[in-house]
Amino acid sequence: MTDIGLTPGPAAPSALSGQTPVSVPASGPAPASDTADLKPSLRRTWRFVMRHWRRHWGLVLAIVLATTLAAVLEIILPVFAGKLVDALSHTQTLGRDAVLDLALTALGSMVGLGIGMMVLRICVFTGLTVLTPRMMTDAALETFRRVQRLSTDWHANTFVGSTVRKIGRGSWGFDELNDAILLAMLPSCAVLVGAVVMFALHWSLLGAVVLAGAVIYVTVTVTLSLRYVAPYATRSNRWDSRMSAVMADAIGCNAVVKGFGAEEREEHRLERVQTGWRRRTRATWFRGTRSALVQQLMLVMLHAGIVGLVVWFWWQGLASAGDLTLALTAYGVIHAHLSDIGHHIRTFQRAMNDLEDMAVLSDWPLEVEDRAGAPDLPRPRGEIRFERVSFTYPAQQRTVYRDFSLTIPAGQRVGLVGPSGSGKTTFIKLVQRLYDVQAGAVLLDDTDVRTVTQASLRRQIAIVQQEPLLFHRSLADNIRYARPDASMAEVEAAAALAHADVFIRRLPEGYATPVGERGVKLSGGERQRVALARAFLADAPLLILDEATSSLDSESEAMIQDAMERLMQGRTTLVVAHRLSTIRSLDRILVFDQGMIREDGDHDTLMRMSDGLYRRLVDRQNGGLIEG
Ligand SMILES: Nc1ncnc2c1ncn2[C@@H]1O[C@H](COP(=O)(O)OP(=O)(O)OP(=O)(O)O)[C@@H](O)[C@H]1O
Repeated sequence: MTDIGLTPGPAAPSALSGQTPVSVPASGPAPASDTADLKPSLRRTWRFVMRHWRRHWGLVLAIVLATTLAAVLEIILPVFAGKLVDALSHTQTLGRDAVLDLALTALGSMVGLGIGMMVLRICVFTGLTVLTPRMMTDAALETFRRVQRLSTDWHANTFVGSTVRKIGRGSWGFDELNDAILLAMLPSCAVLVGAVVMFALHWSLLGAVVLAGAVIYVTVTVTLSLRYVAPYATRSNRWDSRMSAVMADAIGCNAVVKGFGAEEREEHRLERVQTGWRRRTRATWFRGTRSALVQQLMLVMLHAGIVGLVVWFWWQGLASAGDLTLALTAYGVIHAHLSDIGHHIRTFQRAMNDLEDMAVLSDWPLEVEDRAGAPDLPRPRGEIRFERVSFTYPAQQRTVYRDFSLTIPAGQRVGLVGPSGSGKTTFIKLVQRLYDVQAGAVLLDDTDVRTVTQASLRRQIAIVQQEPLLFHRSLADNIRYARPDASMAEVEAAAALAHADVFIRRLPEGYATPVGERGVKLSGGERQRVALARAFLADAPLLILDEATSSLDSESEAMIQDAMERLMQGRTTLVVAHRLSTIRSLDRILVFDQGMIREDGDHDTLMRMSDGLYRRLVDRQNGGLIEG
């Protein structure tokens, strides 16, 4: 497989909520599948499909019954065609009136059966038009629900575009699968079984030939589809997801691409993936064509066998002209179904390939899960306690915290400082329970964060991220995200407290202004103020401020500083500080170093420690930025 370096690098540890910073992924190591430890398999996909069918079992059963009944009628039809021919060939022995009676009865029965089949098929189609869209949306919603709750690491390591593509392709997979199984394979199987029984009742030898022919044909077709074509289709799908990922990545980072004039580079990158996709898709299609040829060959042999046998029976005086008609008409029906079975098995196999990534996503372990029956966390006073915590990131060797204990009293405003990689962001992630600790406990007031629901825990924590992410929605909706039931007056009041109303009112559409994807239409300072307004509206007892590293103009900075001071009042606050000047006035400063608290005190106390780390950091501070 060509190495085109599509895998994003290791999880980016900087953002508090675990959001991957927007960046152009570097070319590098071979693409590791984001589903590396949870492989797609036929069994997993089938279990996933059955789970969704079971949810609508009544409707599925009705469709199965109607389809089977229609197939039974279809195979009875040739019996009356044979009776009609037999009646017409006995004109001289039975007399014209009796023949007419028999012929009309046979014809009437054929018309009746035809109408019955039509009505049943309409019922099947109506059932499917209700069932399939419901299954498609249910499955997409279920997978979306799962993906939203997957770990921060999973999100950091996965391309958004490819995940969206997998969900979309999977839900259309249900459309193909329902058509292939309920509308096609099931009636074909019913017709085949019916035909074997019918032939066996007339001539047991012919029944045996049809049975053997059908079994060989279906076995070879299924084997070819699932073993010869499907593995290639899986590879082709993987490259299809990569194409979406590459496009989404480049379009999402368009500002960076433009900034470096790298449009052509991104186009070449897409072309390289397209070449990989083309190669695999061509191989899949070639294999599909070859297996279709084998199927056609088997059908020709079966046809020759059946017709030859019936002609031989007729030659021996064992079959009438009507029997011959019955056999030939029935073969026509079987032939249509058998040649369609090949096509339907290929559709089935394609649908299963389309569904397999979705099945993997919906089975992916959550890592951090709510305990069964976990209650909501009531509003805490705001004490944070780490009790002998040990923590290592999943699949990492290096331990971040070992036997780490710390208490932050309710209402205290605390600055977290320390060199890059010293454990500040991890501390905050553990408070939010984005990861579970391996030993010890993280407590809010006296409640272990693992014993309450994650959603209720995180509702008690307001966060202003380093690079606030905004939804591609209006400013009002973005602020209201903290409390969806807030009135417009409350939204405006929060914006005023955050000094955001100043710029919002100047916009032609005011609070209704859409902010662009991830808030690109706003400046960094404006995005910060919208995020602060969101935090004011959330009114949570715990506050986390991840200070922006990018420098803002002094007016913006003063406004943000003022808003932050106000926001901190009466809340336990953790400030991840990148600029030491902003944390001088906090109640307490914790200096992290290699997963330990090296120094603990207010600014003046720490500055008095002549060889202290904090003091060294302050001394090294050039232009206001801490160097890591
Ligand atoms: N998602 C992750 N997976 C694996 N290791 C991680 C992850 N996030 C952080 N780490 C590692 O854990 C250690 C502590 O990282 P952390 O992000 O807490 O540091 P930090 O003090 O916040 O650094 P910075 O100031 O650069 O943001 C580092 O060695 C880092 O490489």
